[in-house]
Amino acid sequence: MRIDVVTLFPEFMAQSAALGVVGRAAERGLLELHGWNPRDYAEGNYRRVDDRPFGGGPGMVMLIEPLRACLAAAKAADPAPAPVIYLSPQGTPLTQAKVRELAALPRMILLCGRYEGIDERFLEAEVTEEISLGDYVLSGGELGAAVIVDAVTRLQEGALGDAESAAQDSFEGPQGLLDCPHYSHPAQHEWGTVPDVLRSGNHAAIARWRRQQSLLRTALRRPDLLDEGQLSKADRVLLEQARQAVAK
Ligand SMILES: NC(=O)c1ccc(NCc2ccccc2N2CCOCC2)nc1
Repeated sequence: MRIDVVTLFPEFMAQSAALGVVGRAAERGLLELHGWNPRDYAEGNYRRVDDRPFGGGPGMVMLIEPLRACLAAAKAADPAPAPVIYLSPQGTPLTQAKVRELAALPRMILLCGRYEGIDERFLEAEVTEEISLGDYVLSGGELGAAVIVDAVTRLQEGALGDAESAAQDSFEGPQGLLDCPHYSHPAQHEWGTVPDVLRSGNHAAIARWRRQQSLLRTALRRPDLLDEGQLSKADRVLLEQARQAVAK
């Protein structure tokens, strides 16, 4: 997958994509990441990329023309069509379902706003969709872009070894349940003992216990994610059993 990021801080994107799973995926050609800086496309000796807002008010607004030339260069760098995705507090909240949708694309262009945002006429002319990471304010869209790069890269075929399979992640299942608890050595510790079932070697019982923990954890922590009407009979039994055990 190719991702082009339009940002005043391309070095930030390079750094955040150089490590771990994303770094390895890039090395293995599963991800092609390019940064494009609007300042490189700004005219005049001050190379302005922002200016004061009409109507007054604090801060500055990113100008149309440098972004327009920068985006044109990014698009021209590869023949594959690409949606232009703007990270903004006014966007549609990012979900794993949206991540899966984006991960299936051959290419996308991420647009990072700074200052107070971007001239609305540029957004109307060039932006395919706006995505928000959540209801909070950041000083730029770059962290959002880095989140999307990471989340979609994990889903590229071959990006995760078997050991790190994305299938067990939270939100990954059909209903998008939270992940179960995880344990490793030592089995006995002053802070507690690893649940016996995980050391039983009974893989069916282990899978059932993990499913039950995911169901219970989702029901307790994020009931908004759990549509109990969509649960299978088996899942409903597991959840009921876990709730009774907790209620004791
Ligand atoms: N929730 C999110 O996904 C999110 C995304 C970006 C972002 N900031 C960049 C930005 C982008 C667009 C418009 C305004 C702004 N801001 C600039 C700085 O001032 C506040 C508004 N903040 C939060």
